[in-house]
Amino acid sequence: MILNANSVMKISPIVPVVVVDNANEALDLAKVLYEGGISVMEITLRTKAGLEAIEKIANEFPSMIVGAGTVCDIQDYRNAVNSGSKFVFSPGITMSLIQESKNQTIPFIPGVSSASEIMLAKENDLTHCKLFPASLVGGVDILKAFGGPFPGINFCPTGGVNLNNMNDFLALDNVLCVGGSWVSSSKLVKEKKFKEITKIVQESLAVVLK
Ligand SMILES: O=C(O)C(=O)C[C@H](O)[C@H](O)COP(=O)(O)O
Repeated sequence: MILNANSVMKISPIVPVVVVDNANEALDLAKVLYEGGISVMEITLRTKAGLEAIEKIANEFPSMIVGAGTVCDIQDYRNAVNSGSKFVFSPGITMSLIQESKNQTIPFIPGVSSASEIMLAKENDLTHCKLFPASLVGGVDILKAFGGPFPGINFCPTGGVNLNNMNDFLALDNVLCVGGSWVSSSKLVKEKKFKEITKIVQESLAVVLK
């Protein structure tokens, strides 16, 4: 099944952003997140294990909708597709990524942090964006301001989002979900503290808006 950006961003109000060093650990984490109630995850391509982790989860645990993050160029995009990613998140937006997304079937969710970048996304029919790095570029206030000129644009704020501020973002009409590493920190994954991760997931889902 091919999802569009809107359906990806509506799977869960919280999209865990995961940096992994080991594909098997990533598979274990996918199961823990899923059992805790989150069935979407973004695995960043910042580490060598990222693509292998995506492939493993896509093949061995397809209930988890897994996508790639830190997709910065066309090669990353193609590698993500070939590994079985169901979506692509980028910290930014470039013409070459936009062009590539037109040749690919999985949705591209670009990162934006300014009005001009949103306008570039809009010109190319991209109505779903990551706001990155959300807390540094203006957080809730900038999203409220973007709501005026860009009522049709939906955001996934990421970068500096955590349990304490996620609902400030999720309360906004133009926010469908938030992304963040707080639910699955690489430290906890590396130490295999999966019970602790389950606890954080459950605590977060218990209070989350949306
Ligand atoms: O690599 C990407 O594609 C990114 O967009 C960056 C990550 O989403 C943020 O680094 C997560 O931010 P924290 O939750 O503050 O750790």
